[in-house]
Amino acid sequence: MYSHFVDVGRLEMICGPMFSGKSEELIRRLKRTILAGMPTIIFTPNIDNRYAEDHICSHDGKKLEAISISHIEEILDYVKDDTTVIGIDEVQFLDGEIVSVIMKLVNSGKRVVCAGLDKDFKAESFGQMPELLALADDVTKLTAICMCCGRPANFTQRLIAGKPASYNDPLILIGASESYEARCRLCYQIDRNDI
Ligand SMILES: Nc1ncnc2c1ncn2[C@@H]1O[C@H](COP(=O)(O)OP(=O)(O)O)[C@@H](O)[C@H]1O
Ligand SMILES: Cc1cn([C@H]2C[C@H](O)[C@@H](COP(=O)(O)O)O2)c(=O)[nH]c1=O
Ligand SMILES: [Zn+2]
Repeated sequence: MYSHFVDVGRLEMICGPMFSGKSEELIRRLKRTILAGMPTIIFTPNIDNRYAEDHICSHDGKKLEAISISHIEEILDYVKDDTTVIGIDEVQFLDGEIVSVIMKLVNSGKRVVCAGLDKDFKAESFGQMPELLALADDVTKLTAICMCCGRPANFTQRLIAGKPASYNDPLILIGASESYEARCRLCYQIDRNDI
């Protein structure tokens, strides 16, 4: 007989550029687990405090209560034996033991749902996202709409005073439409003059 009813852990990754609907999709999945009465706990790195520290928020205002954390290990203090679903937004910002902490939760039977940027403004992979994407049971890769031509957008364009950011700019710059646009491969630009 198959053991279908044993709790098997699972890692779901939601990735894509800025404005592609990662937070909306994370909020949609977690609202459903909450409605189903599954003990659900949601985290957000406290580096991204654009909107509210105690919520995850989408660009068009959808939000859900969350715990703001500085280090990935803090998650283990909050997750209890009866917690079944763990959501993490902006997972690209968490470093250190992120992969081992997430896999520890998954291997103990939890459903972990993470949303994060797969690429940074330089169009390079972001933090430990490649490893999380490789280990995931399910990956949803979303596109936004290119703000220049309307094609599906896979890239995040950083704009400084309206001009493409330089390759040597710092990796982290918290912001939204004042500093970033979704762009397609054709319209994405990076200033490589000072490499
Ligand atoms: N270029 C764009 N393409 C698609 N949606 C956009 C764009 N710019 C703004 N939006 C808005 O952003 C919302 C998605 O926001 P959000 O879930 O926070 O995305 P992400 O977490 O991927 O940055 C969309 O529903 C739409 O209202
Ligand atoms: C591409 C890129 C983005 N960021 C920052 C900008 C925002 O604060 C977040 C992404 O938020 P979203 O929910 O995906 O819209 O990350 C950054 O610091 N560095 C980058 O290269
Ligand atoms: Zn384009």
